[in-house]
Amino acid sequence: MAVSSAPGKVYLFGEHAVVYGEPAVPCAIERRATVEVATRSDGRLRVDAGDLTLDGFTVEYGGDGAPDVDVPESLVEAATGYVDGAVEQAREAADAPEIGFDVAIESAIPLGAGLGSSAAVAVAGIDAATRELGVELPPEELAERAYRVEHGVQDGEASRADTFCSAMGGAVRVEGEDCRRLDAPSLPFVIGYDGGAGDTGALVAGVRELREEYDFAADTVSAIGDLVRQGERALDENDLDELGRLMDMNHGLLSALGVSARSLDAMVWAAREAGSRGAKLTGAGGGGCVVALDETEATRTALHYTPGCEEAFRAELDTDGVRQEGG
Ligand SMILES: Nc1ncnc2c1ncn2[C@@H]1O[C@H](COP(=O)(O)OP(=O)(O)OP(=O)(O)O)[C@@H](O)[C@H]1O
Ligand SMILES: C[C@@](O)(CCO)CC(=O)[O-]
Ligand SMILES: [Mg+2]
Repeated sequence: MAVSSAPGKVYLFGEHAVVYGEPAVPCAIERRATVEVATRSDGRLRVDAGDLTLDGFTVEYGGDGAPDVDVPESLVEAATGYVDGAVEQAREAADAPEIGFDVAIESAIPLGAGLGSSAAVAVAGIDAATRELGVELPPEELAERAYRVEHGVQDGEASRADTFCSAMGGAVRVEGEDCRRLDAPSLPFVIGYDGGAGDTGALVAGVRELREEYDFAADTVSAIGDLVRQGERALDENDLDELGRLMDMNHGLLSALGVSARSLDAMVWAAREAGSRGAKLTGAGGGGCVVALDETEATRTALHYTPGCEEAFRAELDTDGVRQEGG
């Protein structure tokens, strides 16, 4: 048996635009997905994922075909795509195409909420499954393989940002294939969560359509890239006021691209009115989480009383990426 964990993330800047080659700066946070893997000789895959929206289910499939669960197959496929992809990558990396696995996932990262649960599950899953097969992959290769998983599930449109950040930990900068760690200070992140989720694939597809239809939507994507470059300078100087201002603008540009939601806007405004340096949605959007910068308790308290905000919490930068758990 092998157990690995990997962190979720917030985007300081640059989600969505990063899919089109602009830079982005995601930061790993101390909320992890933990994946436990054991091989089985019958070639089947058994996934125990209590957090999935199918209200906690166990599904066993492979070899002879259909999953033996009592829900529509399409739902199961959508929910298990990242785990399937991770298992496929591990089989390939270890040159063990026929091997079966028991997989159990426990995660403190809400699903589909912009905190990178999919990347964390893919990275930790590939690490645990390859180690179980006696193969130790460097974090850069885990990131690349997990990226292929996201790319597959998100219909060929994904960046390396979430997976690189989850594998390496800390703050990172991703621009196309150029992925590197940043020497960033720990920032006072406060997260507001509306209890909901967005469909990453559909939201990414929506931005692509806008970009194709309107030149000014393509310009908006480039403007996010300019904003990120400006943000990197603010990060170098540890200028929290400037970082906050740029986060506010980043949220506006994401809103223009149609990926915000009423609940996200409400939480962003609550954070701003409480005196945070700035606030924006994080990740794919459509519902889920906002991230604000505030070293005081004011934003968390204000979010706590904001209708539509289910949970507000502080998130510490996690300097650890993927890691082995247990003995
Ligand atoms: N605890 C878990 N157990 C099993 N699968 C999970 C778990 N957490 C996430 N996943 C997989 O990841 C999917 C959610 O990924 P999605 O990319 O839509 O959202 P996210 O990664 O949480 O947010 P974002 O990509 O915006 O940061 C789930 O549908 C499921 O397939
Ligand atoms: C929306 C997006 O930019 C981030 C999702 O967390 C998609 C991606 O980078 O693959
Ligand atoms: Mg994701």
